[in-house]
Amino acid sequence: MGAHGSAEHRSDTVRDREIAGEQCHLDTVYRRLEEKLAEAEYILEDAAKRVQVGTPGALAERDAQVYRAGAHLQRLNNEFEDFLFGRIDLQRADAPEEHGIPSQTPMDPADPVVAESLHIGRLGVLDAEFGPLVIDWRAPAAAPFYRATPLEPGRVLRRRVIRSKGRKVIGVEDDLLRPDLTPVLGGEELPVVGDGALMATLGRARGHSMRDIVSSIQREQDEVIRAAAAGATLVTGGPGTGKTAVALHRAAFLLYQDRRRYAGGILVVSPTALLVSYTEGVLPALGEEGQVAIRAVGSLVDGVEASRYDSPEVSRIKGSARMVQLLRRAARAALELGAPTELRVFARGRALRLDAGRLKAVRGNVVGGGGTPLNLLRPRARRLLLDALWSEAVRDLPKPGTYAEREQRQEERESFDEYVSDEAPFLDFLDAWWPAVTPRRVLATLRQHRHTNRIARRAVTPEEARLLAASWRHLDERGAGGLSAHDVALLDELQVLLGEPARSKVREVDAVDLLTGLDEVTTYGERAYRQRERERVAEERREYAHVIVDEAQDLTPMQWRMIGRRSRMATWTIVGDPAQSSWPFPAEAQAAMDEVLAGKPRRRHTLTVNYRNPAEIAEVAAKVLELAAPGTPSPSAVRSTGAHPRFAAVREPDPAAFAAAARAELERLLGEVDGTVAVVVPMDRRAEAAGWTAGLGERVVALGSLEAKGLEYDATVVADPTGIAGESEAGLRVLYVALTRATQRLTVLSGPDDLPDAAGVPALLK
Ligand SMILES: Nc1ncnc2c1ncn2[C@@H]1O[C@H](COP(=O)(O)OP(=O)(O)OP(=O)(O)O)[C@@H](O)[C@H]1O
Repeated sequence: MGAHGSAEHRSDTVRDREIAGEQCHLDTVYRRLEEKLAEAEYILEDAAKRVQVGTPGALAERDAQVYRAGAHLQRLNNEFEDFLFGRIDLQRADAPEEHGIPSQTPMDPADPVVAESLHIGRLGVLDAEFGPLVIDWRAPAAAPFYRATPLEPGRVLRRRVIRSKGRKVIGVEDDLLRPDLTPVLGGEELPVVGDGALMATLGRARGHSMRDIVSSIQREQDEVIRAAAAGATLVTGGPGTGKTAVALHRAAFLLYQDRRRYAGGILVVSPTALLVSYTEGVLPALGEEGQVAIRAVGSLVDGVEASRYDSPEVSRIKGSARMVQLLRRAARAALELGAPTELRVFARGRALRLDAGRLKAVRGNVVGGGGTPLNLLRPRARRLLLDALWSEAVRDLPKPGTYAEREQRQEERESFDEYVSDEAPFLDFLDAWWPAVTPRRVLATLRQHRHTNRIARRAVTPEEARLLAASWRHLDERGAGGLSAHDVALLDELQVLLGEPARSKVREVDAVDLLTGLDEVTTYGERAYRQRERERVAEERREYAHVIVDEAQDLTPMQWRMIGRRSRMATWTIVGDPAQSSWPFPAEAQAAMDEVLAGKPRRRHTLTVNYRNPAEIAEVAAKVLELAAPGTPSPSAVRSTGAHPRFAAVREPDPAAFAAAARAELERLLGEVDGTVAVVVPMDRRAEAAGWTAGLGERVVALGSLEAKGLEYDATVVADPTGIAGESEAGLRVLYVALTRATQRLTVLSGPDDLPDAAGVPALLK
């Protein structure tokens, strides 16, 4: 034991010495941070004391300084976990930097001396002489920390991950990137401590919120994070390859690179509100509080929050681009619903009347070739009604012959318009005949199956019309009531078709009339007015500079259209995995995406390593992948735990027995892992599953299959796999999602429909 013991002892002292060295550096960093904090506070106070005098230029300068100091203070005050997390020891450079990134050119093996050591952290910190104490992880100089591999080490001799708690360094983990050399630092051999930081991170218990991965971003991920912003960056990769993590780190990177452009201008679209709350903490941990809008696809329309799920049959109709046609007709029909069929006014000493046929013709003229939002056509409706009434009024009169007669007729016309358009019968008629229509009101009209079927024509089949109507039956006549994420995209589409309703019913002269007079059919003024109106509506709907789509494989054509409307000027990062798609028509979604990206240059990346699931779980998932998306390669699992998934079964069709089995599994798993446990069930068994978890505490959640998207847990029970696979056309892909949520343990619990064979494996998973 002697020799072994002393070797261990020696390595312990080396470790302690290395930790002490890093502690010393961290202390210096914190001292410097405190100085900077004091400085920022001083600048703020000083600025506040100074009176508002000085040249505009000096004031602007001061304001800018105050702003920077304030922002800086806020970031410094953020108590970061692992503020300083990395270090690279580099060989002397013999080649100039490439695009601002230190050269990756291999070095001269004859010169294994560490020429410089760089510390990497969440923010950059300079010492009093402007020397770098810590380099921001997003800076080009930090790239080799993530890019260097033993095959392509570049200048990196050693990479070190530093773990700390508060202000105390508790560990270091090194990778020697040039085992072929004996690198030297300060005249001594470069010590190498620990056995890899990545594995330690991956094995940690999960909580209910996602952690950042700054200290262990891998090379293929780093390439995505730092990819140029222009055009569209498309990233695919299997479950657990870090797509979500990478997408969020990319947002932080873009902010670092061009804050002026991206602050407040990045939108991250997530499939569910659950995934939004799971990922919300990552950007603040990276020092980017409140700079990025992370929204669920069901919350993209202001003031609306999706709270319902549609059945798969209904989802596939609502998500389809066929809905555009249906909604166009629905909007038009909503306008006409209950419209009066006769207009009577008294003017020029007699009753004037427009009958149903006449009104129909006028309506057709108002809409013209279509295209203009219906609510914006109201001024035109008013004008064309007056035209029609006027021709009634002068029907029996001879046409004016002379110039003077024409002048006279024109004057009469003007006073006719003025008089009629102030009369209550006319105003009441206009309100009823061309009412302001809201998107929700239109949806509400589609509750009536007969109505929906009537306007559907070839857009949807009668059966589809029935399903749609049934899905909206709970709405009231104004459209109030819970909506699904699919409905939200429909509301957004309707908003475009309808335009903003006129603000109020104030009965004054229309802006259009002021601009144009009443005599031309369509005037420049009117077009300009409509144009401004359209721009106003568009402005109210935010435009983003960069849009990041997570789980892009699930977006329906209608959702792509909705996101596209917010991103006309944007550059894109789109991450997804077709094999996990719950949308049944990938080609249609692809076409919708192509339309949104409209010729933007695309750069493609593939992530290949599964950091979430141990090999034992990945292996089971791969079998379902082969059924769900034959030929799709499985990402390779980066670690294994030795714990194989368990297959349990309930043989009787007895809900109570199934519940007892599920609960027993959950309790067992709670004992086996330190973190979170989830049970995933078919969507229509969610209420049942909620009962199984009652009283088991906060570590346990019950999820419907579609709710599990993007989330992860230490252990999962996938209950009723056959039920999940049979839920929809995309069921097998949804099951693949469910099977890939666990970081440690998986139990598959099947019912009598899918009993396991002698080896305990249900047929579906063989
Ligand atoms: N380089 C890394 N270092 C440490 N952990 C990582 C790394 N990359 C990914 N992970 C971890 O792996 C897990 C999976 O990552 P993430 O959720 O981003 O994957 P995903 O590709 O979005 O998965 P899915 O397609 O299933 O939604 C997370 O816990 C993440 O923190």
